[in-house]
Amino acid sequence: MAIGRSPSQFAGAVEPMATILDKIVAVKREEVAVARAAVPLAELRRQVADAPPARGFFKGLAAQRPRDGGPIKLIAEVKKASPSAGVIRADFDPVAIARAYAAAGATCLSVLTDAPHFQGSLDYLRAIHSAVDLPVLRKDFLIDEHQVIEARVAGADAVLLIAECLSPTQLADLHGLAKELGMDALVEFYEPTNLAAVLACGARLVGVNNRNLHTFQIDLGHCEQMHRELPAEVVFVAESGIRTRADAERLQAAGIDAMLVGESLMGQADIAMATKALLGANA
Ligand SMILES: O=P(O)(O)OC[C@@H](O)[C@@H](O)c1c[nH]c2ccccc12
Repeated sequence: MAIGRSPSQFAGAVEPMATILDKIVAVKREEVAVARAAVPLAELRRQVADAPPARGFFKGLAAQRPRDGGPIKLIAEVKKASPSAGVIRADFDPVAIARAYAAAGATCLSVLTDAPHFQGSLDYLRAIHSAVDLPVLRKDFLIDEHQVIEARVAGADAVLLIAECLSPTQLADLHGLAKELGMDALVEFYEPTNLAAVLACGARLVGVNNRNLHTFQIDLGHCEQMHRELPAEVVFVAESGIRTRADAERLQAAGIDAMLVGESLMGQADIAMATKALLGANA
């Protein structure tokens, strides 16, 4: 229902201080209630045994880090639409896009599974996981254990946990659950005040969003600044608004391990070629 709205419609006449995140989380609570009624937690737990084994999402990103002279890695995102951009790619074949990313040298994939705001689906994740060998992240707004288990059952190798959507206790619990299920977790934050909770949950893979969720403005300087606050052993992902080879080189020079990129690649006619260009691999 919310697809294709302009950002201004999300600015919120009703709750001026609310961000898009608050609105999305309210919808998630309803989704979780429906999903729990359809498949009870105990039944979902039983289905984990039938899931394809998890691939190492963290492992690929932690190998040959820029600080040791390696290249910056790409987590390439399969995303049809977003609240900030509306529909990014009308002609959307998730498996073909994932194959193009893999052929062009992405290290991992991120698949949007949120339907109301991003036109995503868990079915896309299932299809991509069986068609492509790369590790796959479930990109959604996870607030409940049911969604984390559901991710593993669908084949996800990693889940996104957003500090701004969770209390420190929830963050630690869901992080522990992901590990228990054999998955990795990418723990994202935007607000510097959430850094302590991110470190306290035991995250080894941390992402900083460059997109301000109040204004939708991008500032790559934000992740550079937060990167300096994190211990060197944390594998660090710059998220959002990365468009050019120069952006990638700038992040690599800062010692940032990986970049999560969706929109600027999804909008290109030739996704494989654009991905190679971003990775500096065009011969
Ligand atoms: O499409 P972009 O600007 O390249 O950004 C990708 C990714 O960082 C962005 O989709 C994102 C970052 N954090 C999120 C949380 C939920 C949904 C989406 C996101």
